[in-house]
Amino acid sequence: MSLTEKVALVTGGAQGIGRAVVQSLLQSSAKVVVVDLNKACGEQCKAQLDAEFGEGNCTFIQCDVSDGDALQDAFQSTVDQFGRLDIVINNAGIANEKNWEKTIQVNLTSVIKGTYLALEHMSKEYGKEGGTIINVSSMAAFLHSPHQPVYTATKHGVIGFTRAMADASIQDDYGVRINVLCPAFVDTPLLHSVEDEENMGKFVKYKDDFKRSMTKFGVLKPSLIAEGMMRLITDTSLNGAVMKITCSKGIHFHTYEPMSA
Ligand SMILES: NC(=O)C1=CN([C@@H]2O[C@H](COP(=O)(O)OP(=O)(O)OC[C@H]3O[C@@H](n4cnc5c(N)ncnc54)[C@H](O)[C@@H]3O)[C@@H](O)[C@H]2O)C=CC1
Ligand SMILES: CC/C=C\C[C@H](O)[C@H](O)/C=C/C=C/C=C\C=C\C(=O)C/C=C\CCC(=O)O
Repeated sequence: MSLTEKVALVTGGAQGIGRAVVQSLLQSSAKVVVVDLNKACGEQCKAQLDAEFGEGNCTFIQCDVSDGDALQDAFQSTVDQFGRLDIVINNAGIANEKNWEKTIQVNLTSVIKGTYLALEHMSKEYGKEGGTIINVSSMAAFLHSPHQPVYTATKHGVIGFTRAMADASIQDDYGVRINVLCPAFVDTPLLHSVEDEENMGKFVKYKDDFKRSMTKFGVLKPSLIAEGMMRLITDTSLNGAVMKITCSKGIHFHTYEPMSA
């Protein structure tokens, strides 16, 4: 499906899952803004994507998503440069149990802020044309591990926030679909930080159990996560959906009991 004329903003897009998603969006002819903290990685990513897709299709903005004003500026620069915004992927995430406050800021607070900024630029409430938001959670929200308690809490939070906002979008006719993606283990630099005491603090002692889970469940390639992401972006029937991606079941959806008193 062509996304010609569509403009996407991807946080944490310079490497790992975000980078694979940026690649897929460019392959579908979207314009893409990569928002990432890592300047060197972001500049290298942009240079490689310019070489592959031609200049003018991809921009890199260095930004710490946990700095609310900087994130606001990144959204505004996107609209100033490309004239519109249609797709927002709140993907940037860290796994730091030692500096757990930072983990909450990046993984949860910034996803909430990124969702509100996306709505300001896309929602019919603000006179805009609509769009789609995907917030990245994790299978850790369903199968927790003592190795990463605060990370797990943030990923639960992303699901709850996203589903509630998706309901608000329907009820108040924002014209914006809001969905959540929960990958299992994916082969990215983040996953390799599992053994790092600097990140995991005292919970590093559970690393062998965590690695056994990786062996048991398998490790996915970022390209499969990008495939799931493209489905969430293009399937206009989806709102409030919780997509899971695992080695055993591939791309599938979590189902919830209907709410009852
Ligand atoms: N790799 C895995 O096994 C899984 C990852 N996830 C989630 O997927 C998302 C992406 O993770 P990966 O690609 O694996 O990680 P990664 O570490 O490979 O890439 C994350 C990117 O986010 C950027 N970033 C980090 N903090 C930032 C900040 N404050 N502001 C702006 N950019 C920042 C990094 O510079 C990096 O480019 C995260 O939300 C993660 O929690 C979910 C399930 C599994
Ligand atoms: C230091 C580690 C850093 C962070 C990244 C995290 O590891 C990542 O976000 C965590 C992933 C956790 C995955 C946990 C479980 C995976 C389960 C499966 O793959 C399959 C199990 C059941 C499938 C059931 C279903 O799909 O409904």
